[in-house]
Amino acid sequence: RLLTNTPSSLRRCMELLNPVVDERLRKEELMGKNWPGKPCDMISWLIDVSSPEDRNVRSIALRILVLNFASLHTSAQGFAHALFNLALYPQFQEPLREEVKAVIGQHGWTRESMSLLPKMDSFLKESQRVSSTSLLPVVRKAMEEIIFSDGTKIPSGTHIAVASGPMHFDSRYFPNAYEFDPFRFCSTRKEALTKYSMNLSHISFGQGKRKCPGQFFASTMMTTMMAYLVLNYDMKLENDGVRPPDEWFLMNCVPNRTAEILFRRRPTC
Ligand code: HEM
Repeated sequence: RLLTNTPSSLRRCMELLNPVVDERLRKEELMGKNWPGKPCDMISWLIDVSSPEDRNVRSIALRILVLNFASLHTSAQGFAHALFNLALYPQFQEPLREEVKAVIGQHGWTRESMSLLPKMDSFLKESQRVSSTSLLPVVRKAMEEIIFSDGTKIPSGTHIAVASGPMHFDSRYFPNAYEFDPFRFCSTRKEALTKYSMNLSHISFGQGKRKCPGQFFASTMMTTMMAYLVLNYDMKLENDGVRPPDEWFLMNCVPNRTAEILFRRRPTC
């Protein structure tokens, strides 16, 4: 089940996308590039940046599938890890709930609101730090010889990887690195943002030029789902205080797929 059949996935994706892409290309031909009512979404963006030979459903479908690959298991696994961590430390549910209640009460459920939750933001980052979905989030191949300032030589053609574990659990970068400190990234929103985006040692989304372009989408999505859950449920693990063991697939740390989390509906607030 882990290895899907690429050709049939592509065929299925093309079947689904064909009418949409066809219609958009037709409208563009009739009314020009910025036709009235043109949706502002990934499909339009991909069509816009395509060269003439790539303006077809196969090319668009291939790129949508690559994006699905980059975005789905990463977000799903990151969220499941966070949920296990929240159920493991139920004492942090109330402070998160208070924060969400205050912001939603004032601003409602908007995307803007989701960026006004420094505790939630910090909690999710801390969860990513201790439960990275990939041990080697940044992998590169040297296309030419590289010599670092200390003389370390990377021969052309060598594959190198940056390992998240040794950095995420190094107390020089994260004080008391082995402690789950959910609010370590959130003194103030501004400081939290700077600390996080400037902290080169937190590499769950990569770093530098190729850093994950979906990070803000992923963070907003995970924040929204977690905000909804803390507001509406109390959560705990099947066995109090025992985090279900992770499963490893190559360098990927997959949250346990059979463990259960107990949810108790909270009175409507
Ligand atoms: C929690 C969720 C996510 C995590 C942990 C994550 C992590 C990463 C990492 C580590 C990289 C490689 C960075 C590098 O090589 O330096 C990456 C690349 C990428 N991610 Fe994400 N990602 C997440 C969600 C998403 C989402 C939601 C999308 C799209 C909507 C996305 C799209 C991409 C793309 C297109 C790349 C390749 C960028 C490039 O090579 O220039 N990711 N991601």
